[in-house]
Amino acid sequence: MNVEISNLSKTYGASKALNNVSLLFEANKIYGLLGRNGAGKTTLMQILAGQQRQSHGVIKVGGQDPFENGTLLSQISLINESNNFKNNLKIKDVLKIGALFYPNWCTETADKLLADFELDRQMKTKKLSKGMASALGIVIGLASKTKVTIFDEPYIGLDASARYRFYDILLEEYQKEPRTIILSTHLIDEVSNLFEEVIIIDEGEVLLKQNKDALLQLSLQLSGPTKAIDHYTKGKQVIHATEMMGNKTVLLFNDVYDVADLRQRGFQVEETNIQKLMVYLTEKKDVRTHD
Ligand SMILES: Nc1ncnc2c1ncn2[C@@H]1O[C@H](COP(=O)(O)OP(=O)(O)OP(=O)(O)O)[C@@H](O)[C@H]1O
Repeated sequence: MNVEISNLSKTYGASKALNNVSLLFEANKIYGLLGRNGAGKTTLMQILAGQQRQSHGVIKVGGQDPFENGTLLSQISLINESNNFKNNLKIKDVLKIGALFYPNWCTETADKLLADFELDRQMKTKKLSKGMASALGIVIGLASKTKVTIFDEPYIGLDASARYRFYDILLEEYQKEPRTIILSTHLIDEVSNLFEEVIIIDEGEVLLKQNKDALLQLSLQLSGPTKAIDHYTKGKQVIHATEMMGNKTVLLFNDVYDVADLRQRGFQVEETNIQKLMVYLTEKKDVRTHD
């Protein structure tokens, strides 16, 4: 299911959480939605999942507006850190509700994931630890088999091994049954190998939307004698630089690089990663890249 967003804005009183955002999420791809604290990611995901109304602009999920659209909302799930299961229900009751709400609910998947996360279906949800509540949220998000599945930092409280289990399971489920997955995270290094597409939101605006591999090709880390580096990088886009004892390391962006030539010139060349790009690009404001 495609998600098309055109000129979307959201204001809270005088503050603008989203400003004129236009984006296309294509069906059956995994998107990494990244940005600093307060960038507007959660607001965007909530509007996408029909939990909030935009102030301006248009959002179409599979061609329809999700807000107060019950039929469509049974095809969209948003799992976030504040999954609130603090009530008298048992895990098995929560799963029954999921099965009633989501038409594509898969009991087999739910049972398998419960076992993977070592959750006891008889357990009362108010007794769940933070990590267990996150795991239950993940079970619901994946067993719902919704066409659009959104995870807004779903792993709060999950230890490293449970988080890696989540990443493996997510990929396995996606490969078995592709769907549009939007994953927002601050643990970019851990998750970025799952992304096909990367979107960076900065101060309520789309800073960048790119295929992940293409994005990595656009960037390179280069080290060498300061003079030589300064000479080579003249006129190029340097998004980060550090200098120590006559040597400089720079992160270059938005260019095509001849790695063999750079090595021949005596520079040390290293690949970069999505986390560094997110951090340094959101420090600078002169980049707008759209594919
Ligand atoms: N209910 C609200 N009332 C007022 N302002 C809000 C509300 N929700 C969000 N905001 C503001 O909107 C902006 C975007 O917030 P949002 O939660 O969407 O960011 P985020 O990218 O998800 O941040 P984080 O990574 O910290 O979760 C922030 O300035 C925030 O203070």
